[in-house]
Amino acid sequence: MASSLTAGPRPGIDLRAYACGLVRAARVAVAGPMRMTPGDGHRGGMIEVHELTKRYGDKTAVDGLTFTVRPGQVTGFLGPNGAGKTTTLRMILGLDTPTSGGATVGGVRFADHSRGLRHVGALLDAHHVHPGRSAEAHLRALARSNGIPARRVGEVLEEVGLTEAARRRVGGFSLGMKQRLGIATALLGDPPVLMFDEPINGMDPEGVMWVRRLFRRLASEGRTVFLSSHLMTEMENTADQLVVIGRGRLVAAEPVRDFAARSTRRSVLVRTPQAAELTAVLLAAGAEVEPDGHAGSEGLSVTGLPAERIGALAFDNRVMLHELTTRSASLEEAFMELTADSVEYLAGQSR
Ligand SMILES: Nc1ncnc2c1ncn2[C@@H]1O[C@H](COP(=O)(O)OP(=O)(O)OP(=O)(O)O)[C@@H](O)[C@H]1O
Repeated sequence: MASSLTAGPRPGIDLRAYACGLVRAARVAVAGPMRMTPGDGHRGGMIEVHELTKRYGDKTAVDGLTFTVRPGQVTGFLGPNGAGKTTTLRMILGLDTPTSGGATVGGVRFADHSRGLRHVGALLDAHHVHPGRSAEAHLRALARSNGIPARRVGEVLEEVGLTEAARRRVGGFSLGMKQRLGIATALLGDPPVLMFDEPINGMDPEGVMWVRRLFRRLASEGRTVFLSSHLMTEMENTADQLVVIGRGRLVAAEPVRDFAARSTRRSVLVRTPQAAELTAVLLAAGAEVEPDGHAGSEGLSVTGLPAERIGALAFDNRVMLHELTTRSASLEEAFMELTADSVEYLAGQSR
């Protein structure tokens, strides 16, 4: 593991695209189909982040992060606003220099890939496309300057559903369409590693379904798919693995189901036509009881007592029950709970 990444442009990066502001961080792979054998594919696509740290003055944006992102899976990169996700992605891509630590893609620092653009496609900011250009012209320029065959432009436009809008100026695109164009840009070079920063932002429900299917397919082709979000719900149905950070620090790196299971909060949903009576009994037994809005006027959400004990107390007190269900916290709740101490801004107040 190299200890640091150096700043500045890398060999193989389209400097004109950078200079013109055509892309901020969408580094696309050079032409040719992805070549992945079972052996080198897994090596080629692994993202390894080691003790990665970034300080801006006395502000530590990323704090000793170590994690691995594997090929063949969708990995969600989750954290509240300001947690350090974008900064981390930028350091993996060599766009920012770490204060210490480092990151490699396929065992090599991104900067040291002799043909770096062949390896990683990334979308960091969908707005960074020249508004006066058409989607097609934008992609053509990138394809030309990166030695990618022109036919890829039509292929990726079709892939993201922008064929009809290909000749329209990007300035008139909705955010969802810009996201699609950013995804097309990342796919242009058919890279084995894909990184997206908040790709679902601004997409309508149909777009969200589409992008989920796309990410899953890209992962099933053996690619590494790493996407950031500040919303757990976005990852719940998309990701296999999670890397969760808060205030620049690692909170969890594990399969989605393990993350959900780690949540300590369990509650019991009780439905009873004698809600007031049962509430008094449960409070006296030391439970916490709240009305459960989703279960109507009969619904109570009880924490602090197991379902068996609640059932026994109801029986002893001649309270009729219509439902008694143990519930694990939702993934969103698990996420909120685990990152509660690391949220940078609460109700607009800096902590
Ligand atoms: N260039 C910079 N100079 C100073 N502080 C910065 C800079 N870039 C990021 N930061 C700070 O570093 C922290 C992490 O920011 P970052 O954008 O990486 O978070 P994020 O998890 O991507 O947040 P969001 O979900 O809101 O995009 C924030 O407190 C941010 O204000």
